[in-house]
Amino acid sequence: MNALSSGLTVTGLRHAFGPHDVLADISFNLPRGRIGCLIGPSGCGKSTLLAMIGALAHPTHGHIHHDFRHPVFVFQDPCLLPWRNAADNIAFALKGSRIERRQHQQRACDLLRVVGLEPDDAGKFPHELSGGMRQRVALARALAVEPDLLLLDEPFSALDVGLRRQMQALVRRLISEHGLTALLVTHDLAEAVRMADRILVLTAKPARLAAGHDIARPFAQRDDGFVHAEVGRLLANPAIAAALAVEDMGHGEPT
Ligand SMILES: Nc1ncnc2c1ncn2[C@@H]1O[C@H](COP(=O)(O)OP(=O)(O)OP(=O)(O)O)[C@@H](O)[C@H]1O
Repeated sequence: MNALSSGLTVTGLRHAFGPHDVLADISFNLPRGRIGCLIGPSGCGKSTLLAMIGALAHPTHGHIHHDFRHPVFVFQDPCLLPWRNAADNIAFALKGSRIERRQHQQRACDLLRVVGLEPDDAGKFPHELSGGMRQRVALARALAVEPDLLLLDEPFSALDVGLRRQMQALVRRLISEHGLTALLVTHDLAEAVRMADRILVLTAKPARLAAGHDIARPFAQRDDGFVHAEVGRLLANPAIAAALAVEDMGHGEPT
């Protein structure tokens, strides 16, 4: 196995939409089994970069190398089919999988339990579920395809602080239990500190990597005090403060 085959490596990535440069020169790596967080100002190109890593779009220049077989996206909008109940939304994702058709409902119900939903929720339609429950169904649907790379584009940003904390803990647990690698886009430095092994801070468009920062502390030990202190330490770095325009970030309730 060579050095490039043990996770995700992005090298010299540049991209322009027509005459508009979006990504200037992005290089980083994320080892297998780790959680990376991409953070940067609105419109700097985070979603574009994530789409390229998931092969939904192709860069103008540079390379993306990884050895993941099943990347899967989870977006801020859970994108559930409104005419299918929760279990059927997941069963739909199982079509074409190695799981036999007659086992799809059972597998869907198992996955709903994995993400913390009750057996009764399986028959509910998206409009009968709360925002947090819909996002849990979207996560269960993502797990249905047995991914090895989770590409998470602000999946918690529409949720209130309490729900967001629950979902962060759930996603971290799933990543650990299923041996996944994840790249999470967020606007929230506290969320990045809570979730990431490696934080990648992007500048405003055209985005460059302003800083990369590894957090070694185990997730279970990242309490509010640690998160506050680590956010403060990061913002004391002028390159990070400038990239994130700190006057908008605040030091409020960590999420
Ligand atoms: N398909 C496209 N065609 C043209 N321009 C695009 C396209 N997709 C994105 N852009 C532009 O590229 C830039 C980066 O967009 P992108 O959505 O990647 O940013 P972002 O950092 O994820 O933003 P946000 O944090 O607000 O979600 C923006 O100026 C956007 O308007």
